[in-house]
Amino acid sequence: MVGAVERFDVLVVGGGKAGKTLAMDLARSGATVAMVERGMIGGSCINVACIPTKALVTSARAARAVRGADALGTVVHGSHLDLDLLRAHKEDVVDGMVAANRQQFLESGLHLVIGAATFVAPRTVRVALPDGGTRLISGDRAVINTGTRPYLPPIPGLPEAGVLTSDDLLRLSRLPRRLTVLGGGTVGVEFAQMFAAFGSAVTIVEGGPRLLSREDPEISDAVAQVFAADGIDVRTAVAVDRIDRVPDGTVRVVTADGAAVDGDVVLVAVGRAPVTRELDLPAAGVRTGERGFVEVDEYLRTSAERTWAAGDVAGSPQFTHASLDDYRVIRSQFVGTPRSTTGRLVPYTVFTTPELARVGLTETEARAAGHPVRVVRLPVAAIPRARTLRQTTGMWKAVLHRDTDRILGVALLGAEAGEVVTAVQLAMLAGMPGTALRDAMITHPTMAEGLNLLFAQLAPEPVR
Ligand SMILES: Cc1cc2nc3c(=O)[nH]c(=O)nc-3n(C[C@H](O)[C@H](O)[C@H](O)COP(=O)(O)OP(=O)(O)OC[C@H]3O[C@@H](n4cnc5c(N)ncnc54)[C@H](O)[C@@H]3O)c2cc1C
Ligand SMILES: NC(=O)c1ccc[n+]([C@@H]2O[C@H](COP(=O)([O-])OP(=O)(O)OC[C@H]3O[C@@H](n4cnc5c(N)ncnc54)[C@H](O)[C@@H]3O)[C@@H](O)[C@H]2O)c1
Repeated sequence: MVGAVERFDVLVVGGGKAGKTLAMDLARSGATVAMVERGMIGGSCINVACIPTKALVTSARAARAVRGADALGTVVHGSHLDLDLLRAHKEDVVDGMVAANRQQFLESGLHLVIGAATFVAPRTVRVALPDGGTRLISGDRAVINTGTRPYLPPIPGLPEAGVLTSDDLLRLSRLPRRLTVLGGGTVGVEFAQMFAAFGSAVTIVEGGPRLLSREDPEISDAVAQVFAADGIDVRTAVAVDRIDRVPDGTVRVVTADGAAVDGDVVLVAVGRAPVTRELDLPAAGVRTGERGFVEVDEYLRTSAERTWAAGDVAGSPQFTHASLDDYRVIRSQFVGTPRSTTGRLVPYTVFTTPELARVGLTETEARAAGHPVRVVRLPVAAIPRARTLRQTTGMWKAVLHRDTDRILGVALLGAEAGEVVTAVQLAMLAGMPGTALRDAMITHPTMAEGLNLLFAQLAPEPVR
């Protein structure tokens, strides 16, 4: 039976990064806030995405470190992978963060409703509760933050072949001897490399011409070289015709040229689809685009009055920090000093080993935008800290405005690149030219010190 409508100042549908942060923030400042969450306390990042994968990347790096330990003077005998311990490590990290989120929800005073929401009217949802009951919840304002799910492409045979998604593979019930990864994007490369480090024989089947297609070709090539050195079979520009499960349990990916890639497990990592279909958004007056993402303007306003969308579902860049920034954009409208998503600098790090960290424009994008471009590059082996770490693989690349030395973007492939990139991002936000990083005194020996070397290639002041 459905009770009366419960009314709140704010209704948040889906507790992803933007939604939960906004809900807690507004609740702390005295608003009545209901957040409806289907079941993942803390959203996908901490449950099935960033956090568990990065916990496993740490394990993969530990495995690599053990293999390379003799070069550092420690000879290790008899190491092996223990899947139970590996899973326990990942679950401990995830459980700790879920518990911390639950506690923060409680302390903030937000009203958490566990159940699946469907719109029945503008800013009003019916919630299907786990016990079979139903609640009707309405907000004076509503925010949709329901995220995405793995996209399954319409490849013949795929539904019957028992392929896995990142959610499935993270459960780690067994280590596949042969893993085929469909898609050489961010999810694909991170999983491929970690499973290769755990001992699986990994093949990547990528439809496009190269791995990590949003990068400059030389960066994709550098990543491909790392993968080749790790023994990963990377096949690019491959069209998949069908996927079959053959009688011995092998999952066979058959490509258009008739070749077969056999695996015990196929991970499908070809992008993500928005969680919108089951929300009945037309009932809320919220329009979606062709691919199902919620249509929003630069203030993340939907087509419905006093209704916003945030994070992946709103078509924002698919990163947790972008979703967090969406929270800031929406909050700014509630406090009367609106900011928009226009012109945001969206950095990201691909957690391969070594990491690939990016901010700003690629060289390809900068040229396409008509900027007069200057490019400087640095082999990571030139950075003293890389030598002491014995992690000399990689290259750094910076794209600058030729006339002003304004930094347009960087791609850093190398150890600790995800940490170093923030220094460049802050310089870009502050409007500092590349020469400022050339001339800044940076701690020696750190990876960040490489910024001195990278930008040293810009013209020095002439000696008079
Ligand atoms: C394997 C993987 C690794 C990743 N690693 C990184 C990384 O290292 N760094 C990074 O920045 N990004 C990473 N990402 C991307 C990042 O996870 C997403 O961009 C981010 O989690 C999106 O958050 P969100 O706020 O859009 O919503 P989500 O965190 O996806 O939350 C949406 C929530 O809505 C709930 N929900 C859905 N439908 C309903 C409904 N009808 N009723 C109630 N609740 C509902 C869901 O249960 C979920 O909790 C990764 C993604 C994947 C798949
Ligand atoms: N470290 C991080 O920040 C991180 C990690 C994982 C995921 N993410 C986010 O999650 C998003 C989704 O990741 P993803 O890897 O699923 O998507 P993606 O868009 O990054 O990559 C998908 C890849 O699959 C390929 N592809 C598409 N159809 C194919 C087909 N039929 N056969 C073979 N290849 C095909 C595409 O060419 C592309 O290279 C990313 O874009 C990223 O924003 C971020």
